[in-house]
Amino acid sequence: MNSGAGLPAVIDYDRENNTITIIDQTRLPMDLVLKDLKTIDDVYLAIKNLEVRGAPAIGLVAAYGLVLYAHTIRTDDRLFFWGQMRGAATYLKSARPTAVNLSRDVDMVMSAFQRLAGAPVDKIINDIEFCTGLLKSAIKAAEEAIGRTGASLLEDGDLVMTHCNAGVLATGGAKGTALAPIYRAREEGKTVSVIACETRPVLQGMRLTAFELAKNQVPVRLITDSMAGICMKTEPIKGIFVGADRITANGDVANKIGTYSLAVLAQAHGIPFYVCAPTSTIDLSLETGSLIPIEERDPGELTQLWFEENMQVPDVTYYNPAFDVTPYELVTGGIITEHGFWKPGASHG
Ligand SMILES: CSC[C@H]1O[C@H](OP(=O)(O)O)[C@H](O)[C@@H]1O
Repeated sequence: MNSGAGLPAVIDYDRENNTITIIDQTRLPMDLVLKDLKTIDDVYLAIKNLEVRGAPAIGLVAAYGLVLYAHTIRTDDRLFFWGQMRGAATYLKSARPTAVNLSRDVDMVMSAFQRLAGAPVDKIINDIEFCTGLLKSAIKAAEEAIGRTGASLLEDGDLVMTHCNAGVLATGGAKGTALAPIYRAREEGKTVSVIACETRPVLQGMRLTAFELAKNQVPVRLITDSMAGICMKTEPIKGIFVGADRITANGDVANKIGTYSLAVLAQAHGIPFYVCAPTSTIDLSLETGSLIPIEERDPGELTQLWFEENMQVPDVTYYNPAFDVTPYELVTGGIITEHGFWKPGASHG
């Protein structure tokens, strides 16, 4: 099955073989590899290791993971079944803490179980499989709506910037969230070009967004994260579009590291900063962003380069200025020289 964005389905569940198939995103952009997940451990590790990633996508794959696991529990003893399922739900939720979709989608499937407590085990499984399938439909419906709203902000020929990957690869749907406006704009006959920030250290922008957009014939230029400022200063950027992993009651947004820096730069340059996310990413149980659990990942991601070989992708343009210019008004107190602070207009001897 295709995702609708020139890619195979990012996540697919085969009931007959009780297998989840994902695109292994750690292999992109070098290789498009489909990977089968056959056990609850496979699902946990796929989420933990970013083989599947993106807030809606990890929620969806975990929900399918519970269906897959439920089929492996050979029992008619509902109490035993429940105990095993609760353990699986807790296990999957522990894979990554920040994206609220993971815990929310797992809890949604478990609450479907609760409603069916008195039913035979195989009926329970059929019904949670059905409601998990609804999850994918809900993601696609949200993407379409987000795309329409976002595209209404865009005109033909606009240039936008994005960070990390909040496209199809991040949702398991058909348009993604932050990229949905760009895909929708194209459906409306408006060509929007994209500047994609590489997004160190895991490089979702370089490896996934540039790849996904180029595969969909969307003009995309890759930059390093440190180039975002000079691009905002010198390019006619209409807006910055990012996704979200968790949004709290006061509107604070947790998203990929570097998003906050872009927001500060965008404000400094008077560029609109748009966050695109389904309401399932809004967590009203947390008052402010300071309460969001922030995932700490292996420092090896900082020091271990993802690939030795070149990750250049056809149809992506690259911008690689070696320097940028900081205006004096942002420099504190003047230039510290061997003669103390030097300020413009003063002699420097
Ligand atoms: C619509 S996906 C939201 C969000 O998830 C990504 O994080 P990760 O690649 O670590 O799963 C990124 O923050 C996206 O913006």
